[in-house]
Parts: sequence; structure tokens; C-alpha cells
Amino acid sequence: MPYVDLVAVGDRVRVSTPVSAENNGYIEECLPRETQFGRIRMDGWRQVIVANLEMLLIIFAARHPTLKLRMLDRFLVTAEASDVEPVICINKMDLAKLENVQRELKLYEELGYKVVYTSIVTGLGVDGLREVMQDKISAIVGSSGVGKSSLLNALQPGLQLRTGEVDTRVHKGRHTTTEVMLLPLAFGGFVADTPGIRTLGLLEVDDEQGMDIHFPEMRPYIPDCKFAACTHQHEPACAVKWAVETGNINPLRYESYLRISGFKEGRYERNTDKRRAERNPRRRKR
Ligand SMILES: Nc1nc2c(ncn2[C@@H]2O[C@H](COP(=O)(O)OP(=O)(O)OP(=O)(O)O)[C@@H](O)[C@H]2O)c(=O)[nH]1
Ligand SMILES: [Zn+2]
Repeated sequence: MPYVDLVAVGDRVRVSTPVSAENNGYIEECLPRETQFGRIRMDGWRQVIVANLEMLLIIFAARHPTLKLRMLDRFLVTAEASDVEPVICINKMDLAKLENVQRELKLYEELGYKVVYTSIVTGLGVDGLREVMQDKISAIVGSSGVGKSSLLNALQPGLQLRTGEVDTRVHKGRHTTTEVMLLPLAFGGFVADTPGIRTLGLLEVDDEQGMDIHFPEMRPYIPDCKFAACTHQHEPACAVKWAVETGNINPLRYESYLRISGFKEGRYERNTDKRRAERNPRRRKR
């Protein structure tokens, strides 16, 4: 078990104030965390970036920059690995046709992920996003230019100014830690948004557990693999690969699984007759 940060932003704590001065006190107890969103550093330290995070808001643009579904898979794994609910937000919908983008995201909606479509130009989905974030502790991720700042400003004018203040503080000789501040939302809830969080891809990867459990569509097949420690790459009688071949798991998601697991380039190749026969010997005889 790696070393863990004792207290982090988002923790619920019991404080005693022996000195009756404002902002003075001792943290006596840190209450158990429901989630710890962070990363395991090279030295084995589990850095908790936000404790008790409830929602990861994953922002992409419909266009400019291009919608990258493989990157979306990475963010989703990050959320799954930290037990944080992911919400996918596709911004700049004024630049694309709703039905085209919805077609691209259909797979994710079928997997049970919530998808919100927004535009700060037309105002589409901004109220909906506010509802999704209300009374929750959320963090925003997404690459540069997708409209994270613009969306925050649309949600609550002035909020971005405060994030700006946080950014300046973070950069002042504090390069070893990721400073995070939870910004209170007037409509209820908090949002964490710093450059440190924004671009994080894979935050928490547990070496002992495979990546497969972070792909909800793979979970039902994992127990049916012949080998308990199946990596679903080349093992015989792998139920996950069989599900890919029979169309029950999307091949692109499977490629993402391979890539994120670091197994290979992540190209899915259709099964050969030989491997199919291994799995289903009766078929070969016919
Ligand atoms: N057409 C259109 N443009 C948008 C929308 N949202 C943001 N933009 C524009 O996209 C550009 C980038 O927006 P930002 O809000 O700065 O993006 P960001 O994700 O905060 O970028 P970083 O700060 O680099 O991480 C700006 O020129 C915005 O005006 C939108 O819904 N539609
Ligand atoms: Zn398998």
C-alpha cells in the first residue's frame, strides 16, 4: 500500500480552536474519505489531489479542437479508477450538427455515461450543466481550447476570475505540489479547476488490478476468461476478446483498453480462424 496524503482539499475534518483567533486551529481528525482522486507518484506516494470528489466533468469540443474519443476513454478510466462519477460535456455545439455528435457519443450513452451538450454561443445546455453540478464537488478536465474557462464563466460570471487567482498562486515556486482550491458555486456545490487538474489523463492506476475493470462493458465477461489473470490480449479462451469479435464490445474501446494498459499500439486485429477454433473446437470440425 503506498503512502497516502493525510489531509487534502475536500477532506471533512474536525478542528479544535484553542486560540480564539480567526483562521486558527488544529486539525484533530480527518473523517474517512469516500473517494480519493489523485495519483501514485514515482516514489510510491499516493498524492490526493481532491478528497471526496463526486464528479469528474470531462469537457470536449464538438469541433476546434477535434473530438478525441480515445482521450475520452482515458479520462473515463481515470474517473472509474477513483470511483468518481464521470459526466461527459461536449461544448461548442454551435459548430456542429447535434445529431452527428450524438451519433458519435451514442456508444457512451449506451454504456450509461451521462452526456451533456453545450454551447456558450447559443447557451445550449448551460442550465442543464448547472443542474448536473449543483450541490456536488466536481473537478473539470479537458485539453486546451475546448472551452473550460468559457463554460465556467457561463455557469457563474466571475468564477473564472477566481480560478485565475488560484493559477497565479500555483505557479509561485510551488512546482512540486498541485495546489487545488474548491471554488464555491452560487447555485450550490464546489468546483476544482487548476491547470494541474485540467490535463491529467490517467490519475490513479492500481498496478495490482488490471485496467479491464475500469471498462464497464468488459466487467461481465472477465469471470468467464479461462485464465484468472487474463490480460485479454493473446490468451486462449478469453471471453473479453470473444465479446469483441461477436460485436458485444466495441473494438475501438477494446483498442483503448490495450493502449491504456500499455500492451501495444492498440490496434485490434480480427481474430484468425486458428484462434477462433481454439476457443470453439466444435466449429473447426464442421
Ligand atoms: N464557437 C464556440 N466557441 C467557444 C465556445 N466555448 C468556448 N469557445 C471559444 O474557444 C476558445 C477557447 O476557450 P477557453 O474557454 O479559453 O478554453 P479552455 O478550455 O479554458 O482553454 P485553456 O485555458 O487553454 O485550458 C475561446 O476563443 C472561446 O471563446 C462555444 O461554445 N462555441
Ligand atoms: Zn480474457
